[in-house]
Amino acid sequence: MSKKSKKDKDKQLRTPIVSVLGHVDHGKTTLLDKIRKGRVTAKEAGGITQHIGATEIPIEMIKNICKDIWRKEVELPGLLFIDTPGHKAFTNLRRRGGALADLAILIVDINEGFKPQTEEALSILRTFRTPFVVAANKIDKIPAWQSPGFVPFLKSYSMQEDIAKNRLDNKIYELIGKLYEFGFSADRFDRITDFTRNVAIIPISALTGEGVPELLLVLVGLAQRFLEDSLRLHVSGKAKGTILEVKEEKGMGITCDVILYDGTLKVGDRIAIAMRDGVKVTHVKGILKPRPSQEMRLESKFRSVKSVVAAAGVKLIAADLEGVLAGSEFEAIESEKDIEEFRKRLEKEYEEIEIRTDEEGVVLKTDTLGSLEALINELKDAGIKIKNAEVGDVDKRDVIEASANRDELNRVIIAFSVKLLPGVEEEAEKYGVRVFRDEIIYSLIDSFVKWREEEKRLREKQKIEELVKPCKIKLLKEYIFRRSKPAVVGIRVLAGELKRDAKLIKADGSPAGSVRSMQKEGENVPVAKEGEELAISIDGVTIGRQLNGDEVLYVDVPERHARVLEKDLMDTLSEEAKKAFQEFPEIKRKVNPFWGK
Ligand SMILES: Nc1nc2c(ncn2[C@@H]2O[C@H](COP(=O)(O)OP(=O)(O)OP(=O)(O)O)[C@@H](O)[C@H]2O)c(=O)[nH]1
Repeated sequence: MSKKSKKDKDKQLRTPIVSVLGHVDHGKTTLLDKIRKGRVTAKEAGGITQHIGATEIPIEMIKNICKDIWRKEVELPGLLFIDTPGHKAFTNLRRRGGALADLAILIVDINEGFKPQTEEALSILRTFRTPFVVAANKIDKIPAWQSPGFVPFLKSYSMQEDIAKNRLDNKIYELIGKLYEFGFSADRFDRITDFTRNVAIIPISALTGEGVPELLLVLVGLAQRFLEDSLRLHVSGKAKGTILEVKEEKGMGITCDVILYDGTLKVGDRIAIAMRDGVKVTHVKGILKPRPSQEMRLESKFRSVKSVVAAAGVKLIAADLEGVLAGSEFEAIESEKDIEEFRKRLEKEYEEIEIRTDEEGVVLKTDTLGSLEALINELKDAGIKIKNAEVGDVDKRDVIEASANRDELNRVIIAFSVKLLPGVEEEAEKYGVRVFRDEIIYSLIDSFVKWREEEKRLREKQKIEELVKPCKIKLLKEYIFRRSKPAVVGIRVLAGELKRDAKLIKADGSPAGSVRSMQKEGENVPVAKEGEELAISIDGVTIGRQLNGDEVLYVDVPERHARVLEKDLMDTLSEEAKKAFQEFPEIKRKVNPFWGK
């Protein structure tokens, strides 16, 4: 054993931070409640510790929940569950190089399977490289399943009829398949030997508690075995944390709810907080913890402490907290050099994220660095180019930036959990910039992608409509109503469609005027279809001079249009129109030998 790791071994392990992700209604809150309540009363098991924004389940309580299956001792003090479930919390709670959470539970309703937010959660977990387990929830709802109560999954499983077992197995296979599509190799937890290579799926019921013992046991095992080194280093030393929320508290002014993930923080410490445009330095005037619930009758909800050790959720009182954003990082500092290092590190991190942008693309604004990184990843995955990506509310500069795109489909601002500053809407309207705003990543991207597809479709349609397409007509000499100014004559459309204003040419390539109007049965019509007979008026010709009474004429298709037609749109033409189109170059070349070459 090396010297360093021997020294590390003597240090205490800090509490791992666990976050719960999953689709709406798949059971995140119910699971957290179930874990909090435990299997027996809190008193017996040595109760849970309430933190600000988090709940600590001590190892004794976990052992108690897992007592039927607990095998060996662990050093962990417990698990700290982030109380705010969901992606927003996860992406906001971020620290250098990844997510704040050391571990995550991805909860999936086993009966419903993967949903959009499940997929989104998976991409986020992949972005932040967070080890996770899958809790396949609501097994009690599987038809024919008999719930024996708060027991280990394997015990409950062994008591089931074959039909219920088979149903569960099939559902698990479906999950394994889905996870595989996302690049994860997964299996039911009891069939896994190498937890570093395989994602464990633990069937549970957050309602009855079945499987919750194994879920906790696998989490504890993962933390102890695979995170040990990183957890060991963080109990003592420089305090580092993430701001959960900035809140006005009665009698205290502006305070910050924070999660301390590293080191020890003391009252009187100087701290540097990351701001959008630099670093703010202040000092800690007070550290508050919530009072245990039985003490709620006391005047204050909080109790003041002198210091706190990671990992923990606390409320900080400090001077000058205006402008501090949720999701920002902070760090205890001792010297000017520390401040400089903190600043440099933030700048570098920001640059690393921003640098991957394109010359032409949408403008992205988000509320935190974490959500910025997650959205950049999601947009890139969806093949959407990004011109500029920043943390902060949408301002007029963003509108100008978006409007400078050459492609209208990129004149777009994608705004995640941020405000539009005054005047932005008017400015966007003026410059033809669209703003997409949402609080859920997948629906934000979805609405943009749908809009873009629809716009593309409309443009394509318009482009096709604007093209001059091949058409061949024959004058009917028995229906010459007028010889000139304009000539009015009956025709038959031999191929394609004739439109008003179409320029005509003769079979020798010479010009034959243009269609001024078309009439059928006394009514003006804009289009005449193949096979139809009708009367048209033609400007610029005299029948009997430039035109014979039974002449065949073609619509003059411009060279550029002919190219587009030939390349992309031949399948939209009728057989007759195709034939007419094939005759056309020969006719044009009688006048211009290089036509279409
Ligand atoms: N039968 C059964 N119902 C469950 C289970 N877990 C959750 N539910 C129910 O599913 C519904 C949604 O559960 P929640 O815990 O609120 O889900 P959530 O994921 O926190 O939902 P959001 O907070 O809205 O994202 C509630 O009615 C729960 O009672 C379970 O294991 N079995």
